[in-house]
Amino acid sequence: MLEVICGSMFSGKTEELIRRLRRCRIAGQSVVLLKPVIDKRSVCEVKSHNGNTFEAKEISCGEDILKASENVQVIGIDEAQFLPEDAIQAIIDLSRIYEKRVIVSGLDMDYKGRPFGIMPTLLAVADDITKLHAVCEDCKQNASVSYRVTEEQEQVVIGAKDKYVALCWKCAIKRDASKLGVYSESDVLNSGEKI
Ligand SMILES: Nc1ncnc2c1ncn2[C@@H]1O[C@H](COP(=O)(O)OP(=O)(O)O)[C@@H](O)[C@H]1O
Ligand SMILES: Cc1cn([C@H]2C[C@H](O)[C@@H](COP(=O)(O)O)O2)c(=O)[nH]c1=O
Ligand SMILES: [Zn+2]
Repeated sequence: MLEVICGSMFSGKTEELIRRLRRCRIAGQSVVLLKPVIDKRSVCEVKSHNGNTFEAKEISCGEDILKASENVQVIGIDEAQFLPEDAIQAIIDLSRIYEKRVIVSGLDMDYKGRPFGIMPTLLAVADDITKLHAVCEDCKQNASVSYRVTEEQEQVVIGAKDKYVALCWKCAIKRDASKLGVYSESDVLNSGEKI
């Protein structure tokens, strides 16, 4: 069984992942939580934005995932958008061949609103999908965008409130449509008329 939890930053993905893993523990199942080595914000644990923690092992490829999942019934994976392509097959094998429960959490979109890393593929092959929303910092409606407040252009920039705010599409476009990837260049140039 492959479950995917997706959404913007601050939407509660990590909290939801930890909640599901804790329930498994209560049910007496063996559990492991894995996270990509790229995210150095917390070592040997996953930490949600509201301070919830769960012990975790660091992984960097599909082989690491398979190794860390031996003799475990339930595998949680956080920040899956940072994993390499070979993680896809490992995750599919764990859920379909080894018949384990795999719960993956990650950003569906990057700061420009583009599908992020292996997440679109995992969403396509998942048995169950949960899409969560944060609260838009500007209008307080549901937020889908992890809007980057710095000028950095790389797709991967580790950070939290220092670099990102959760916004709905309308408020993100209002702040600066040129930061988003959903418009063609000419649309961006004329975005003042659109808003
Ligand atoms: N704009 C926001 N919308 C919702 N929750 C927020 C927001 N900003 C901060 N938070 C906090 O973030 C928590 C969710 O954190 P977390 O599970 O780590 O999210 P994610 O993994 O999706 O980034 C919320 O319970 C809340 O305390
Ligand atoms: C949008 C976006 C985010 N990131 C980074 C920023 C954080 O380190 C993680 C997301 O963590 P969360 O638990 O989902 O809050 O991803 C990035 O590198 N690039 C982006 O475009
Ligand atoms: Zn808004």
